[in-house]
Amino acid sequence: MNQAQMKQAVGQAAVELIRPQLDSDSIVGVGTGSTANCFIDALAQIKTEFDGAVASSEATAARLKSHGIPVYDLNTVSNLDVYVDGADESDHHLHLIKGGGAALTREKIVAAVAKTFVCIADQSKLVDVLGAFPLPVEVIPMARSHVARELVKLGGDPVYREGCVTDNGNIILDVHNLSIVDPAQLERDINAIVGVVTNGLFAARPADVLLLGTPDGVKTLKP
Ligand SMILES: O=C[C@H](O)[C@H](O)[C@H](O)COP(=O)(O)O
Repeated sequence: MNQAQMKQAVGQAAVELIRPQLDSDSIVGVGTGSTANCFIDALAQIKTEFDGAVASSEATAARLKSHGIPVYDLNTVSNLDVYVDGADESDHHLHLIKGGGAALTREKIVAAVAKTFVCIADQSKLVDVLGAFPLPVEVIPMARSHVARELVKLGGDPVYREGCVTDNGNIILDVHNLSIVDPAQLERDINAIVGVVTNGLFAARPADVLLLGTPDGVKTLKP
């Protein structure tokens, strides 16, 4: 099984996992990225079994709508049972790095609202210590240099992601060379820098379950 097939397998597995709890009133939280796209395509096959979705990005909203799945504003939704999304890295506690596709802030908001967060990823994303993948930080544009200097003080090497504007109109700094031994503390420290919208660490709200694609099939990991 190659990487693309593993992504399809975890997308399908996520649909099978959540399907028993769906009914005609259910709204599904949907993430962003190539793995989340596999989930969307699988979810479309059962679109008559739930009401609609909340999207974590404009790209995801467009893909959901292209399948005929209604997309709701999060502010109109009082109850979100499940959120399904990919990740750039996961450790064995299901602390994540996300934001490789610049969707981290809306992803973190939808994840915060959902009762259950199902992460889907191929096995290349599972690591012992987070940080080999540069940590994305969404920043208000005028604060870019200030935030970069503060990130250096925290031990990282921030790099401006050229040409990237988030769905919220902000920029991304990718922080290299971090060895993240305390993800929850670093998530708090970076979010405390004035000008930071949020960072791509999901430690305060980790995933509840990780469906990991491997050549031997999909494995289920829990913290
Ligand atoms: O901003 C993007 C998201 O956090 C994605 O979930 C993450 O980058 C993983 O994307 P992919 O499934 O394409 O590797």
